[in-house]
Amino acid sequence: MDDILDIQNVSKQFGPRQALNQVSFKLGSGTITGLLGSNGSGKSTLMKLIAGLAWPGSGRISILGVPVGVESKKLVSFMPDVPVTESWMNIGDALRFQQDFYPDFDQAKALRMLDFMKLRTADKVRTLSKGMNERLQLTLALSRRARLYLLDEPIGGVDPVARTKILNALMEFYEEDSSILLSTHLVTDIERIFDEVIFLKDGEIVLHRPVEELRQEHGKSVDELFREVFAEC
Ligand SMILES: Nc1ncnc2c1ncn2[C@@H]1O[C@H](COP(=O)(O)OP(=O)(O)OP(=O)(O)O)[C@@H](O)[C@H]1O
Repeated sequence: MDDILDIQNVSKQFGPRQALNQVSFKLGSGTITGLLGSNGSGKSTLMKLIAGLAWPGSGRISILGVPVGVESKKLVSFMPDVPVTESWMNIGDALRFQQDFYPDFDQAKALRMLDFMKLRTADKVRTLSKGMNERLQLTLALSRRARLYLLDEPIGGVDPVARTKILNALMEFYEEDSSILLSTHLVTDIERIFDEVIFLKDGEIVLHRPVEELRQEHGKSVDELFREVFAEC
């Protein structure tokens, strides 16, 4: 299995605050990995470093052997935890904007995803509900032909029906030669889609295992384990 992502001894500090401490892991292709941690555990910081939007204090990150920089950005599609669209846009504008910005944007896939998500190109971005907006942001991120998708809290704050729809879309439109790293602290609803999970606690990895192994070994769901590990957070 080829490594899509390779992270070696990455640390990041904000003033006195150690946001990430000696983080190392690899992700193979064809995997959906949950990056799980409580508030402030360092999930968004790690995603930004992988996306090349911030720099680590120390350590190395590469995507398919390419060190993070201008070239690696062509391999990575990032859905940040804040919308990438502007309020004046309609959904059609958002698609055109994304296509201008990213040559690998697959317009036909985006239109199929919009249909699945029950969104229309004429819809105004400012009139979308939070759940609808998250469906749009996911459509924009997954419609790039990237090798690594970084999805920062794609189901944060949406109702269970919208969550199911978003997760179904992920499974339906995910390309098997790529990998997804998805951060969340809403473990119950989402654990069914993970192949592997990483628990990040106070900026350190405390567990990185295939989900099936965990279930067999501990006889517990990922959510139950998560609650044990993060009980005091
Ligand atoms: N730009 C910044 N300046 C200063 N401190 C920061 C900055 N970004 C993050 N931090 C700090 O780094 C730590 C990790 O933050 P991060 O946003 O990565 O956590 P998170 O796991 O994504 O949290 P959440 O689940 O609440 O989104 C926190 O203590 C946060 O306050």
